[in-house]
Amino acid sequence: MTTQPLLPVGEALDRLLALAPAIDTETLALPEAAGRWAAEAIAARRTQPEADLSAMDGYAIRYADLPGPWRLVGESAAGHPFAGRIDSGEAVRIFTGAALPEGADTVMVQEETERDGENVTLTGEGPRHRGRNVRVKGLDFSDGEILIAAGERLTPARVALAAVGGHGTIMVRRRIRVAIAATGDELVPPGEAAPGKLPESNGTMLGALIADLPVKIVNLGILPDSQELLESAFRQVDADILVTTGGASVGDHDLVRPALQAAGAEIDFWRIALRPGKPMMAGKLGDTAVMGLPGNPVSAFVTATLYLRPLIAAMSGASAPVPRTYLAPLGEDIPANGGRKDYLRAALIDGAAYAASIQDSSMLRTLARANCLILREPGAPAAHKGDSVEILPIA
Ligand SMILES: Nc1nc2c(c(=O)[nH]1)N[C@H]1C(S)=C(S)[C@@H](COP(=O)(O)OP(=O)(O)OC[C@H]3O[C@@H](n4cnc5c(N)ncnc54)[C@H](O)[C@@H]3O)O[C@H]1N2
Ligand code: MOO
Repeated sequence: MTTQPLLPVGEALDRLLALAPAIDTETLALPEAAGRWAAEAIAARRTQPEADLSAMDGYAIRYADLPGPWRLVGESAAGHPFAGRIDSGEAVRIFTGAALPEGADTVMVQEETERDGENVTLTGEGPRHRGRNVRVKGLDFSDGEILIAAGERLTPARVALAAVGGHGTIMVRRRIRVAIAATGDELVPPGEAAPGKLPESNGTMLGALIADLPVKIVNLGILPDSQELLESAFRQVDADILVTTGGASVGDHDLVRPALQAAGAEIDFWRIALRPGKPMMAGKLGDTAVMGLPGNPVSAFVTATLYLRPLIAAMSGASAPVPRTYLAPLGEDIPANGGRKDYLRAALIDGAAYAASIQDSSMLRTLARANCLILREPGAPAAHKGDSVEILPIA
């Protein structure tokens, strides 16, 4: 039928990312910004800690005064510093996070001391060096330093870092509106099985697969195998990304591509040297990036993992939108690969990767049992137990 060569997997990703529409920014309070990507570099607006602080509950002293004894002259608690300075032979009761009084340079932990009224004596080993149990000013960062680069994901640790760096809001890209449509006359909604009909599962799977990304999902439900009805549904789409599944191949009822074209879409590529996922297509419908994923559930999962998630991340401002892979030893032999890049459903068990024995792209139970994909380059020779292979963890 078609003699067009299949597009290499990496080239397809580059071309897809080039189809991404520009996404506006918004400024959000930190809890709402979590999970987004920083749209600009975030610099510290303060120094942390802002002064030398105690790391322990105990007594602030001068190291040179060891082994004591000391006379207690006051207290320094977090948020309530000691106002004066200490002289030789003097100690200040101090708590974790409290400012070290002027004149002090070391903190003795209270477990190694005894106190009788104003007298403090050392009972244990005592601090082993000057500065012991003190967090010096600027230990974590100084005012003006870049804490988070543009394009870094706002993980829980990074939103906390932004907060302690003096920020209450962060500029991020707005949520990506993703429309998801299943296609196929055989499909019925989950839970509504009927003879000769197949429960629709791709829409549910894709929604779950991108739920951790900053998206607004518009579920277009099940569209029929009718070019006119598909076309009119596509014309009405109001989203940043339109994702379809099914009808992507070469059969008489594979109408997604002609319907997209009839709706005014430009198809940038169709068919990738990928298994599973060969018939994937991508293009542009007005400003909307369009991805036509194959209907086979595992093919839809793999293409969404390799292409849809990175596209959403890139549109959200990620500087590293592509998931990273790892090396693992094979748990058993695998055969030579064919002409497409293969992503084998596999289980990583005790550090070794085991490919499932049947790799049919319809098999959801096999996919559900897998926790990684083994990547195989086109034409890769047979590989043996213990050989190092590239793997991509999957949820
Ligand atoms: N002559 C050829 N036939 C096929 C080729 C080819 O190159 N030449 N490619 C095969 C490959 S590879 C794939 S992948 C499939 C993909 O085809 P489509 O994208 O057109 O998918 P459908 O035919 O619509 O469906 C395939 C399969 O998946 C089931 N399906 C579809 N949608 C859903 C859904 N939302 N939830 C659950 N299951 C779904 C559908 O019932 C079919 O069983 O084409 C090969 N054929
Ligand atoms: O590419 Mo299909 O996705 O092999 O089953």
